[in-house]
Amino acid sequence: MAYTPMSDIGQQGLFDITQTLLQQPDFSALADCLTRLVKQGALADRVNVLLYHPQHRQVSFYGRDKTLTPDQQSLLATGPMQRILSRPEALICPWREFEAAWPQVASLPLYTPFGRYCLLPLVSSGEIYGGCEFIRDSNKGWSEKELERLHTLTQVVGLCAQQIRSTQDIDHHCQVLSRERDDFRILVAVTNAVLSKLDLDEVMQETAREIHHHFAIDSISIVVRSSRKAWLTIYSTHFVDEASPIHDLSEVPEAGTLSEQVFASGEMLLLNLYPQQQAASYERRLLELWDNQAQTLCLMPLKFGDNMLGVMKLAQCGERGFSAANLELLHQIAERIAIALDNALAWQEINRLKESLTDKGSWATESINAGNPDVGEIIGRSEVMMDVLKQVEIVAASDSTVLILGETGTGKELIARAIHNQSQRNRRRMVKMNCAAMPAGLLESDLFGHERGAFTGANTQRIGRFELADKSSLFLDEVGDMPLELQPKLLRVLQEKEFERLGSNKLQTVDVRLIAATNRDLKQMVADREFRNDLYYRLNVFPIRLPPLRERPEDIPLLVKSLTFKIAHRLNRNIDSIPAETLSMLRRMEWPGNVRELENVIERAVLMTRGNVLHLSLPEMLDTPTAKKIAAPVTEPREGEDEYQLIMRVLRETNGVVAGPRGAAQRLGIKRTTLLSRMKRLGINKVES
Ligand SMILES: Nc1ncnc2c1ncn2[C@@H]1O[C@H](COP(=O)(O)OP(=O)(O)OP(=O)(O)O)[C@@H](O)[C@H]1O
Repeated sequence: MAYTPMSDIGQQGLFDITQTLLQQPDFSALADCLTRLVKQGALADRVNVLLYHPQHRQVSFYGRDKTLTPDQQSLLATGPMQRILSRPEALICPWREFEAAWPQVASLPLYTPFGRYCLLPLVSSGEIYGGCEFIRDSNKGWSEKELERLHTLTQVVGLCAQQIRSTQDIDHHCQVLSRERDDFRILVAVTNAVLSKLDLDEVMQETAREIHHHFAIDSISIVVRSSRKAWLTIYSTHFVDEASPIHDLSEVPEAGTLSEQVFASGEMLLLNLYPQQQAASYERRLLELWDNQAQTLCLMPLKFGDNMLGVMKLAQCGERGFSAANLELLHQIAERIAIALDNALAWQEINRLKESLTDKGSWATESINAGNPDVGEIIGRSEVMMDVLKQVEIVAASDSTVLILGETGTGKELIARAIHNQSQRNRRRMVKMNCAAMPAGLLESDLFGHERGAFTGANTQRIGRFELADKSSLFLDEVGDMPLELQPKLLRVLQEKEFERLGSNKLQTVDVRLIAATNRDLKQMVADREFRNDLYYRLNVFPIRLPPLRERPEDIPLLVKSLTFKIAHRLNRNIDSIPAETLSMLRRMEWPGNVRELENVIERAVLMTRGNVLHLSLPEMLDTPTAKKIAAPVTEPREGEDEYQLIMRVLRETNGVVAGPRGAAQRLGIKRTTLLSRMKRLGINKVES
């Protein structure tokens, strides 16, 4: 563009110059343009624009050397600028005077020796905010007219500077606002992810997506302590390919990792990772993923209250994501993730407690044994029972798998509980599972858990009983009813202590002590290929056989007394004595349903009793369902009759009735649920009478 020479400046010329200067987008461009104008008009050889910042007492310099260090900017504020601030008149001097007055300023590389110097103030609303330096290489001074033009030019520059400053202010505010809006957006997105999900894996994937989107960080991981001691679980998302990020779930030993340092210090860690550096396995993976490019890593503690719950690990090639402003925002994100983590962990714990409460409910019985509190309500002083209790004591101290064998109602569950209570694991609740009470299809997910979407209807993730029983004991009742196809998985968890949830290929490691029980002849089942022989041997490490009541009649009076007391108390009755002949009558009976059956008879008697003495008359009892059982003992298989034929015969005899006092389950001496599951297994669903 052709400028009007400054020497012939008239009204039109001033208008053109003003318009040209006003078009300059920033101070550097303004200084360049001004330099060209004054050079053309031979008014000066160099021009600098100075802007004063009172809050920092610094001067920004726009001229030949555009970048100054903060120290140089402060120094510049002590030079001619200071003088003009106190006395807003033109400052004109030769180099000699300039150097003598401000030797340090004169030594700045901006000021090579010159002939003449003129500084004019930039004023707005009566306030000086900078100045224009005009420098002549020659010693020639400025005429009156020339000085007038320099003043006019400085006023125009003042206008332009105002305009640039307000545009820059607006830009700056817009930037601040749009950054605040973006920051707010990501905080809302992360908060939403955190609030809407309880599953840790899902929370992590969603937050990783938001963090990557906002900060362009390449790898985002959350590290938490694993249930395995001294191991870490890492949920990672690597955005190597934008369209399909890699989600990793890994377990690594904690020792020697960077996360270990953050767990210990609770402080953020920011560092560079180079390919030649010795790195822990997670960091090695990062280097591999990005072709051995150096990485910047940022590890932030995830704290909730005083609890260190985990570490957020961010990695990227280069340092662009980790500016001070970004770190501040990432810190706020970490706080939200810590809440999610706390929620997810609490949710897992609640689930565990809920399950164990269910178990507790079914265990709630009155302890009436004044003896060993660990054997609780187990009554029996017969030699055979004392022998059983001795075995319980021996095996409880170990972690061995125990197999409790015995007819229905002999107290297998009580023995299992006594083993658990006397073991090192008794600080946690024993978890219970009846293999016969659950359809085969659901048994697997109940035992091993499942992921969301593992099968139709699996709307949420579920933790299985093996996980719930971690560091505790799992009581598997009716283990003989475990479907053959599930037996290898049970065997594996017993041997390797690991399994996968349904729908997941992530290995779960558990420390569970198994106590199994059955009233079936497992050995025979192995021979009949109904039970895997490897599983049988694995379960049969320490078998305990519970004798039926008919083999220990001496326990009956004690049991009758205790049960009467317990039941009377529960039913709010006051019974304080039992006739001797009642005790001896009960002692003489067979009790095919064992203690459970005796318990039922006593309950009936307590209900019939009016007064303080237990009233139990045989004729009345014979009218009761229990008496029917006594009268008609458990149906035994006929010679050559297999299980299928036996159940079919009994079902026919009971006209297809399964439950209740006249039902087939009662006749067979097994629980209704057990019979139903056996019928299902054998394909019996309809019986013609
Ligand atoms: N020795 C005992 N002392 C006191 N109560 C007992 C004893 N043995 C069993 N019982 C009671 O008898 C009932 C049945 O016991 P339990 O459920 O433990 O038997 P089980 O052998 O596991 O039966 P099933 O094989 O049918 O599951 C329970 O109410 C239990 O409290």
